[in-house]
Amino acid sequence: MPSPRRNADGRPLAASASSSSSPGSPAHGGGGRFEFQSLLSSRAPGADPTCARLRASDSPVHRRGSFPLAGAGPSQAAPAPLPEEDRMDLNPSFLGIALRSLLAIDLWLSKKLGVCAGESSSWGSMRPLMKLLEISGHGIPWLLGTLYCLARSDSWAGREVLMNLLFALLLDLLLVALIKGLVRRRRPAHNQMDMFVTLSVDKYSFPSGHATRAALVSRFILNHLVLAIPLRVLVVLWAFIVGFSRVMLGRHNVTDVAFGFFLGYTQYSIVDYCWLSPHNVPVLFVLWNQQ
Ligand SMILES: CC(C)=CCC/C(C)=C/CC/C(C)=C/CC/C(C)=C/COP(=O)(O)O
Repeated sequence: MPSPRRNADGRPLAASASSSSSPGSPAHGGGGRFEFQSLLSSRAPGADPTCARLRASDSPVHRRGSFPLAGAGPSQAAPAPLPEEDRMDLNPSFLGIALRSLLAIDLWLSKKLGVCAGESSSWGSMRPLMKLLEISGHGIPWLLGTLYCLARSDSWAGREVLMNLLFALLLDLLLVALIKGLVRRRRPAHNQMDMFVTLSVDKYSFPSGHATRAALVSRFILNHLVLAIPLRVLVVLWAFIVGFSRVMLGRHNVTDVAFGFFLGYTQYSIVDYCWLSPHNVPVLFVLWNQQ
């Protein structure tokens, strides 16, 4: 015969936690409802979304008035199907697994590369240089610089190029804001939000607006300015360094920047396709001439 369980003094336990929940005991409460409800009430209201769901009036307990597992005989109705969000996907698609793995690698790599995320980070002393790169790819200097050059330009060819650069920058702001607002991916947890002049959607990180702008502007410059080879190499390098600095600063995950480069590159193709000129939008250039 098994000996009774004893406490620290060696005295037998009158009612242990395990025996108190045996069927028929007060804690079990006929069908287990008492124990189930005491479990629920031991949590702070709203502390756990799972609890919240169990407490809800449409939970199996409330609906049928008894704990669904204990004492459920064949006469009792089968448990109601779980809501969609509670079902476990036992057969995730290959695409789902691939995406989740990519996301995990992305988060891990981005955290590892975020070496300038704070002053106390391993490369924290490089932070001022990274912030300088941040300003070099910010929307405000590019917009103001383009407007200034447009106002000073005295050739038609120059104006046409600058008008299209302005259109490209505005299109970029619009598309990035739209995608950020739709995707709503939070910036990495290690990011310090100390960027200068941001829009409300800039609390989101996908895609990186700096990466789109760097790719767009560098492709624009390479196609419309006659530059010596070393300068062309510098322009491409600048774009890549701006993108990489976003991850080092902890502002973005790697996929935000990678997609940003892709988007910026594609945006240039759109701008090139819709190229504004006195031939297709004469009104724009006539208005400008009248000023
Ligand atoms: C001057 C003209 C013609 C129009 C102004 C349009 C406008 C709303 C400009 C806002 C520029 C601005 C504040 C851009 C935000 C740039 C930024 C902080 C992007 C975030 O980059 P990310 O790489 O961190 O995603």
